[in-house]
Amino acid sequence: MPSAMESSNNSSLMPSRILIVYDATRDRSNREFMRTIHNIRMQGAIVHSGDTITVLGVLHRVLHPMGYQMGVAPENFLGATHRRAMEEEVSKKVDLYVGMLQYSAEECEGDGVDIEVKITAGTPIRKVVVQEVATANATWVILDRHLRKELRFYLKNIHCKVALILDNFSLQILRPYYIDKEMEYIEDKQFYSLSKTVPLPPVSDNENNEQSVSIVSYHGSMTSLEISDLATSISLSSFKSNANEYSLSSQDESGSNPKQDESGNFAKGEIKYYVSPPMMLKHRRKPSRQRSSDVPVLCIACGLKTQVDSMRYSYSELQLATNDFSSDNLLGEGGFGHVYKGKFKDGQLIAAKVRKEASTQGFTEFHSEVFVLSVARHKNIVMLLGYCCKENLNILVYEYICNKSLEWHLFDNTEHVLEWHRRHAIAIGTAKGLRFLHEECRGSPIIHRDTRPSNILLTHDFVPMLGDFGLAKWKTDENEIQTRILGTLGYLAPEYAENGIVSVRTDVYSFGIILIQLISGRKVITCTREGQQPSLRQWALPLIETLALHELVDPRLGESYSTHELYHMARTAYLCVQTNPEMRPSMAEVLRLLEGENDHFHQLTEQFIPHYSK
Ligand SMILES: Nc1ncnc2c1ncn2[C@@H]1O[C@H](COP(=O)(O)OP(=O)(O)OP(=O)(O)O)[C@@H](O)[C@H]1O
Repeated sequence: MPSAMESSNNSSLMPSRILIVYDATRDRSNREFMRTIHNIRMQGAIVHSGDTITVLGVLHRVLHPMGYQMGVAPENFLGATHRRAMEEEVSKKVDLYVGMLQYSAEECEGDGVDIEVKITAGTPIRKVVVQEVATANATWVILDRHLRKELRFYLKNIHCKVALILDNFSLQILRPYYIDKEMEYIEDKQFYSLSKTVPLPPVSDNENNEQSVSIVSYHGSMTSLEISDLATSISLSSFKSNANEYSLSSQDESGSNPKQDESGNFAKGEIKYYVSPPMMLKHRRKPSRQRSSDVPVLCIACGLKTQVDSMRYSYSELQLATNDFSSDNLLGEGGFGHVYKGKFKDGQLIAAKVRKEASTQGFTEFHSEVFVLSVARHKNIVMLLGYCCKENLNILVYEYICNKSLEWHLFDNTEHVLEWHRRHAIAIGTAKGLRFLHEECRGSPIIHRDTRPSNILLTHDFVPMLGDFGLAKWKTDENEIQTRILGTLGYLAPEYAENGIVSVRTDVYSFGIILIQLISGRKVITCTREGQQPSLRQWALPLIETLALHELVDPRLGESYSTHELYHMARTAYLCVQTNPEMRPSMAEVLRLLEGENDHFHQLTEQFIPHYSK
């Protein structure tokens, strides 16, 4: 029966420690660790964000310098050579485990969970385990299958939740609650331990990815020289900063207290333990990454997929992916930087945008932009996968979109005319992306500020993906923002072009211009020998007002368009490009207009008074 302790412990939001306990004298494999930790994560109820998993290996036998195995009973370690042999063996084991746990550490990092390795030399195992569980104040103890012969002892002497790793590395939950009873007294023993946090692969040259080497504990009081020697061989600074020192009185198996004598041998007396409390290991946290093996396909035609992954990339990772930003990989150069195609080791295709103006953009501003964009996840929005900061170089990493831009399909593709049904679907998809940014996404409204055909990328299914958020703004209050005028002529709403006033309605205006382009296949400004033609808007508005839509529509389409859809698109465009921003519909209204919802037409038609009916 669950006890009161269960609920009190479950309701706690404090990070907890999960101990996975192994007999470290046996050989272990990467696969074993990987599968076990994966199963623990999948179990759901055991490990949560902020927790630490400690992989505890209990070493009860080590190799004697003479080549034979010896038990790690204190009496075997009275001489310095013996003791060094044991320390070396423990240290080797720690490094071995750390190496084998790298993959799991990366996986767990996505859940906000750290992995730490602790090897404790001591015997008998069961007493070491019980003592370690108590010291760690663990919430769960997961026992390796080789420890099952002592299950009854563990269940009796450990008060936290207990599970067992089965032969296929799945978990058997033995006790999903705490037991609230007095433990039988088990005397403290003296063990030698060494711990290390499993480091992640380096993520950035400048950013901290501190490796925590945290604990050295020893039986017997060590001289300060010995402690620092031991710590220096690993990391003196982290030893100092992470270790809390506790003095305990302890006894050896015979009930006496060993203490080191002048010759360095152990004698009875005070024992110092250096124990790293759980909270002190919580100093290394990167933005969380999500992983899913079940990611949706982005383009059915070419099977393109995007694995949502790390938010921060190292420069070397991007160098590798883009063949050192080679010119062969250059997708193009926009106003804000060069864009390179790249491929990560796992096959994910990327577009890495190296921003020219990085040096003038503050780190905080860049970061806030990254965070704004990281919440803008929608099927019609190019996904920001991450970023990289190196000195004053800022790089944004987007998913690669496989079938060029709307600009290319509408104006540059001389072989194929973009068909009407595709144009209509692109209008709807883009409107959905903008509606999401303006109204639906977390932290909305986000104002794109540079919506135009070259920033609408397409998949092979002609699904439009709104990209290039270089100018996007997160509108934090209800007021319009006044800002530098950036963006592209021909798409800028008058209030923005003239006074720098940005609101969601400036995006609506740009979208209206795109609608006119989709209908007409014309560029925003056309220069002829005779000079500059009237702007697209100036040309189109009278045609829409007079309902001379056959003159508006792209002649390359011939008769292959839907009059009904053309009418809706033209009407919507007309409303979107109104000079007065108040008169423009919201993106939600735009969608209803495009999809021909009648109610909205009745309300908005009043504003749409064709010239001939005046
Ligand atoms: N995520 C992406 N996937 C595939 N190609 C991309 C991606 N992002 C940009 N590109 C391509 O890289 C090139 C440069 O893009 P970028 O957005 O920098 O330039 P632009 O839109 O032409 O100009 P500006 O930066 O002034 O808006 C374009 O050809 C664009 O289609």
